Order: sequence, then C-alpha cells, then structure tokens
Amino acid sequence: MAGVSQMKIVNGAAGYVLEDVPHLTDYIPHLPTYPNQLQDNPAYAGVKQYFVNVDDTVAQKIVVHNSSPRGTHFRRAGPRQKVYFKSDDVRACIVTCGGLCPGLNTVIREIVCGLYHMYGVTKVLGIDGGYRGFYAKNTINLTPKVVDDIHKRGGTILGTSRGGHDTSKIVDSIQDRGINQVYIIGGDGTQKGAAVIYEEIRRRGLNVAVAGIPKTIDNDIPVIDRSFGFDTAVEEAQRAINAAHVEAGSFENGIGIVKLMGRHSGFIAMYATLASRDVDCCLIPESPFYLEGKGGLFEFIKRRLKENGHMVIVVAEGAGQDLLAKYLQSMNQQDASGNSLLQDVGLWISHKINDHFARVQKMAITLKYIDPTYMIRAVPGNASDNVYCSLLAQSAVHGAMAGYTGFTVGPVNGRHSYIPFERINERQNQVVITDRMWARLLSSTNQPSFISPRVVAESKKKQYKPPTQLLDGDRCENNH
Ligand SMILES: Nc1ncnc2c1ncn2[C@@H]1O[C@H](COP(=O)(O)OP(=O)(O)O)[C@@H](O)[C@H]1O
Ligand SMILES: O=P(O)(O)OC[C@H]1O[C@](O)(COP(=O)(O)O)[C@@H](O)[C@@H]1O
Ligand SMILES: [Mg+2]
Repeated sequence: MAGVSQMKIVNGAAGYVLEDVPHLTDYIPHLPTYPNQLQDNPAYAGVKQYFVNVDDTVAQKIVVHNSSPRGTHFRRAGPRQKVYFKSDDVRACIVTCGGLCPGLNTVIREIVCGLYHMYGVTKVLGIDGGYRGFYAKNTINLTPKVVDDIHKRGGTILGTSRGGHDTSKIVDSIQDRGINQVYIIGGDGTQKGAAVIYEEIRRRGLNVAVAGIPKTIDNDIPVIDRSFGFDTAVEEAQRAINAAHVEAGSFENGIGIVKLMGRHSGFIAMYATLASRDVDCCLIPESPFYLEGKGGLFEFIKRRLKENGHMVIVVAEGAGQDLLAKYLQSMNQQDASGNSLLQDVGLWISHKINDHFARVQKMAITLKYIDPTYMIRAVPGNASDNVYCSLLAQSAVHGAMAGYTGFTVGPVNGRHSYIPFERINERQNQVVITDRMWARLLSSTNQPSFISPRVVAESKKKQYKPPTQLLDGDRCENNH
C-alpha cells in the first residue's frame, strides 16, 4: 500500500533475522534522550542487570536443528537505560476497543500505575468508549487512586465499542490534546486500527509513540504465546461444561451441548475440552464435520450413548458455519467493525440431533443446550491472567518510554517482545488440526476426526516429510 512504512528487517549471521519495530528517531532524528529514572528506584535497585541490553532479541522458534538457520527474532521488551520522554512532558492516553475480555481493567490499572510509579508520569487520559471516543466523547483523568481496585471488576472502566474508527479524526484528537503516548488495548480489529493510526502519526511527523496491547478471549492473535483473558475464559467455560455433564448424566440418553465463543478460532473450545475430561466431542471452526452417514456426528452420538448412557458436546460458535449456510438462508450480516455475524450453531445442532433421534433412530433422548455466551468473558481476570496483564502493561510502558512505536507487545516463547504491527495483522491465529494439540484432543475424546481415510492417505502422500521435520505452527503451545 502506498505511503505505508516498510518493516525494519535486520539480517545477521547464520540466517539470523530481526523483524524490528519502528522507533521515533526513524522519522524524527536528533530527539533528546534522558537517563531512565528507574535506576534510582529502590524497588529495582537490587535487580541484577535490570535494563534490557539494546541488542537483546527473542527467537520466534526455539525448536531447532543443528543445520537450521537462526530464523526470525523480535526485539526484547523491557526497560532501557535511555528514555526519549521527560516524565513531565508525557501525556499518555489509553483506549479499549472490541469485545470485552477478562483482565482489561488490570491492563488499564497497570499502565497507569506503571507510568506513575516507574516513570513519574502523572498525566494519563482514558478515552471513553473505544476508537470513536477519541472524537465523540469526553476523556477521563486516570490516576493510581482512580484505578486502584478496578482489576477486581470485569469489563473495562473506559467502555468499549465496535466500529467508529476514523483515522484522521482520531489523530486530530491526539494532536489537539497534546497526547504523545497512545496505549491501544484490543483484538485483531483494534491492532489493525492501531497500525493505521501509527502510519498517520508518522505521516504527520508527530512525536507520538503508539503501543498495542493484544486482547481477545478467542486467542486468535498470531505470534504471541496466548492472549490475556483466554485462560480465564477457559476456566469459566468449565462451569458450563460441568453443568452440561451433570444434566446429561442425570437422564437416560442425556446429551449436554455447550456453545463457547470463538468466531474463527476454536482455542477456547479445544482447551476447555482438554481441561474438563467430561467432553465426548469438540467441534471447532478449523475442523469441518458432518452429521449423517459413516464417520458422522449422529453415528458417534449413538455409539457414545450406547456405551455411556450420556454425553457432552462442546461446540465453538464458528464451527460448522458452512453446514448451517446450506440449511439456513445465510444472512451475511456484519457487526459495526465488519466482523461477520454467525448463525447459532448450538441451537441448530441441538435441533438436528433432536430431530434425527426422534425421526430416524426412534430413540428417546434428553438434550440440554447451554450457551454461557458473555458469562465467560464478562468476569475479572483470574490470578494468572492478572499477573500476565501486569507484565504486558509494564512492557508497553517501557517500550513507549524508550521511544519505540508501532508495536504490539506480547510474550514469544515466554519472553515479552515488541512485535511489528505487520506481523500481528497479517493473519489470524487458528488451531492447526495437523499439530499435536488437536491430536491430543482427538485421543482424549476419542471422537471421529471427520476426515475420510482416503483424504488422510492422499494428504500424507502429498505432504510426506522426513519424520524429524519441525512442525509448522509457530506457537509453542500448539507444539508441545
Ligand atoms: N481494518 C481495520 N482498520 C481500522 N480499524 C479497524 C479495522 N478493523 C477493525 N477496526 C476497528 O477496531 C475496533 C475493534 O475491532 P473489532 O473487530 O470490533 O474488535 P477486536 O479488536 O476485539 O477484534 C473497532 O472500533 C473497529 O472499527
Ligand atoms: O457480541 P459481541 O460483543 O460482538 O461479541 C462476540 C464476539 O466477541 C468475541 O468474544 C471476541 O471478539 P473480539 O476479541 O474480536 O472482540 C468472539 O468470541 C465473539 O464472536
Ligand atoms: Mg476480533
């Protein structure tokens, strides 16, 4: 695209590649620097080598062979010895966009407290109601006192929205308010919005750092190990699965169906299934399935009911949409952000199962459908997500103070890194059904793979690789 800055790529020895993030000095040379005041902070005085070395980078792939090139790396997140902002000059703002996610308030809290306690920054504005809040709403002054206990609440104290991204109005507002650090918390759509905001800021030559913090319960953001809120959502989903199991187990031929969020990525359904062990079948968008005939869902349900007398099915909201489109008239509706609005696969599948067992099998079943929808995301972050959110927020603050911009922060193989927007926005993270994690799921539920033996044989013939090949998925959790 014309006018879009190029990703900074640095090549090194033995196939080393650094996919670097932009720095304010790339387009505003000779910016003054200041010593990082953290070096005088008693809390960090005892930390051996507290500052990150400017050359530290994080490898994207950590499973390598002796002949492998060193591969792609990202800049390591963390505090730098030199900063590019004087504390008194910083005017930061925080915005939350897209759907809710456990931990949003924790990230807000830790950005405010991180700026205040680590860097002495006192001017932090909250943008009310997502991107459109930049130009259509008032701002909120955020201080450590205001955010003190917000991490205990679900949602976002700033409010959020879909749609309403108007780049030039947003950047006008940033400029008019004298904001020089923009913290943008949101999912795949939001990070795309952050990338165009960064480009416009750069085009105008503004001394403004743009930092993205990836949020989504769907875990559909690539490169990073996982997105915050995902862990909490999987934990909350257990409650729905437990209820489905209890209900199903209490009736003869009981079937419990739980629909879980996951528009294009089935991570919540997959992890909730693996965690629960009560699930007999998990259906996700990445793995097409069919209902009738040999190897189909109906045949499997009949067998499981015969063996166990009851069963639990977990279905991700984006699963089977192609099947539904065949039966129902596709409405092709979109939300304000342009995300497609899905048909209710849970209701549809419940209806199909009821109908099949009544009409074709002439067998009495009791089916209970549970749709916890927003209950898995409108909750505060759990302990692990809260710690994770704090690290994300602090890494973002360190990056912006050090003059980095146009980046999303996140852990890559456990090490927090600054990742260029291009890499975050180029694709969606999805369950790789040829990776081991999905195989683990299949072996734990013993459900059909819904792939015919002929297709498996043909794809094996086509894609034969030596048995020691590295797996394709770039995320460690898929490849354990
Ligand atoms: N391609 C895009 N360019 C600019 N802004 C976008 C783009 N996609 C989405 N947005 C904006 O990002 C915000 C959040 O997007 P949405 O898809 O609703 O949620 P999420 O960020 O959680 O995926 C919305 O305000 C939307 O207008
Ligand atoms: O009803 P809403 O608010 O549009 O949210 C529904 C969608 O939000 C999600 O929870 C996650 O969406 P984002 O993280 O992309 O905002 C999806 O799983 C779900 O499809
Ligand atoms: Mg999204």
